[in-house]
Amino acid sequence: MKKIILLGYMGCGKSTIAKTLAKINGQPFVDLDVYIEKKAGLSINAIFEQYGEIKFRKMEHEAFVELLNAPGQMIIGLGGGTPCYANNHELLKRDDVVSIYLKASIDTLFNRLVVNKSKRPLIANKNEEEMKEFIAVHLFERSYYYNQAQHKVTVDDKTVDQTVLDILAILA
Ligand SMILES: Nc1ncnc2c1ncn2[C@@H]1O[C@H](COP(=O)(O)OP(=O)(O)O)[C@@H](O)[C@H]1O
Ligand SMILES: O=C(O)C1=C[C@@H](OP(=O)(O)O)[C@@H](O)[C@H](O)C1
Ligand SMILES: [Mg+2]
Repeated sequence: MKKIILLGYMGCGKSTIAKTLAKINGQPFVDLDVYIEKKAGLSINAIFEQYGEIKFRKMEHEAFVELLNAPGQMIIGLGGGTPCYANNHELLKRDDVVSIYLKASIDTLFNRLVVNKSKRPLIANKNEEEMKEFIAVHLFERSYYYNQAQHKVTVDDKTVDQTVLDILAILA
């Protein structure tokens, strides 16, 4: 069985959807950020603060490769930036994975992130106006990498269960 990889911008629902999908299809689920935090013994915020983003991206790449090379089936929820560094986007095309881009509009992302930014160092210190502008530009810059996924599911105006059903249809 192929490993299932969920990707997309911060707030698109990777962690939430991966957890629910794992409950339904009974497969183990790993959130890449949580895996990195456990390995480092530090929160994502602390890693950014103490080591900086470049070091985080190296740790993220190593962790992603480790999980891909681990035996067995699993659902992996990536971090929002994972496909955009260290040629990680190439790994999304491997034959032994199914990669799915959870595509959300700027409005959806903004509405979810505005109440949920403290654990996300890239946006934690931005006010609402700055955040909207940042998401718009950043999503545009990152879209090239997200579009390397094998599949795409639009998540706007869908419940968690609806998105999970869309993913199950892809996997069927
Ligand atoms: N329909 C939905 N699907 C997924 N997440 C949703 C939905 N509606 C609200 N959310 C919320 O959006 C937030 C961001 O989700 P999260 O899974 O952390 O995203 P990511 O891991 O992609 O950054 C969470 O607080 C989640 O509860
Ligand atoms: O988009 C990014 O560069 C990041 C997204 C975060 O994950 P989520 O997308 O799960 O918030 C986390 O990996 C880190 O804060 C950097
Ligand atoms: Mg997440």
